[in-house]
Amino acid sequence: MDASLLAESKRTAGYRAAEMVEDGTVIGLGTGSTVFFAMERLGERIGDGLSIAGVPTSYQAAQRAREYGIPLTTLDEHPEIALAIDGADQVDPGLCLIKGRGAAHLREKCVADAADAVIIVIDAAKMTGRLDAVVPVEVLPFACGLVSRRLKDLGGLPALREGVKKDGPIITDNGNFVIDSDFGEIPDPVSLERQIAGIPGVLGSGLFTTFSGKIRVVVGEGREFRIVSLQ
Ligand SMILES: O=C(CO)[C@H](O)[C@H](O)COP(=O)(O)O
Repeated sequence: MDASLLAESKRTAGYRAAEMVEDGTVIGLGTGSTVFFAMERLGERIGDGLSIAGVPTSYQAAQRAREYGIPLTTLDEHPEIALAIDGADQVDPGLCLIKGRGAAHLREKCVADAADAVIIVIDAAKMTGRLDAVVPVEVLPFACGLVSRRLKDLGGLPALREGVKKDGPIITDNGNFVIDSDFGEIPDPVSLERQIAGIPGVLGSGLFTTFSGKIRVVVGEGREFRIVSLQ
């Protein structure tokens, strides 16, 4: 997909998701370029009188939300929220996801759990028959070596994510490291998510397999979109 078609596809998905937000609700605000299009449209709708508050999943999401005039709140204030809008890196036919290229997946998983419904916004290239992207794993820095060894035991090829704008490992908004672990094709994402979660020092992986029943995926392709859900 060329860059302008990709951007248009992301905008289509993001804008469509923003239209699905109801007045008077608290929503989760995911992180990533596709969700930021949803925020852009939400900002316009707020200008037209929509009243919402957003729980941001990262400093970057909070920053964007402020730029678009979206009032912010916290998960502590709203441990139950109506809807979360988020992006993903890959989506399989059972609506299991790999997330976390933006290293925000730990907070994103908390917000998805708190939400009654989750809208995932992606471009069409992210739909896949089987998940095979690297799995980001947020880890306690103290346990980085241990977690890497355990990920290898599970068949992964772990690599500490290094900073693009800084030397050394990237530090998440929570003060932790991220290990990207390549498992190739993942035959059983549900089991792999559970096994990774069981490693001491792991705070959260980018595998999202428990939310399928409440997920709707808005898939943008140019100016067209389709909505995929299990119902
Ligand atoms: O999981 C994420 C951040 O942790 C993002 O939602 C995911 O990486 C997709 O980002 P983009 O919409 O920019 O492709």
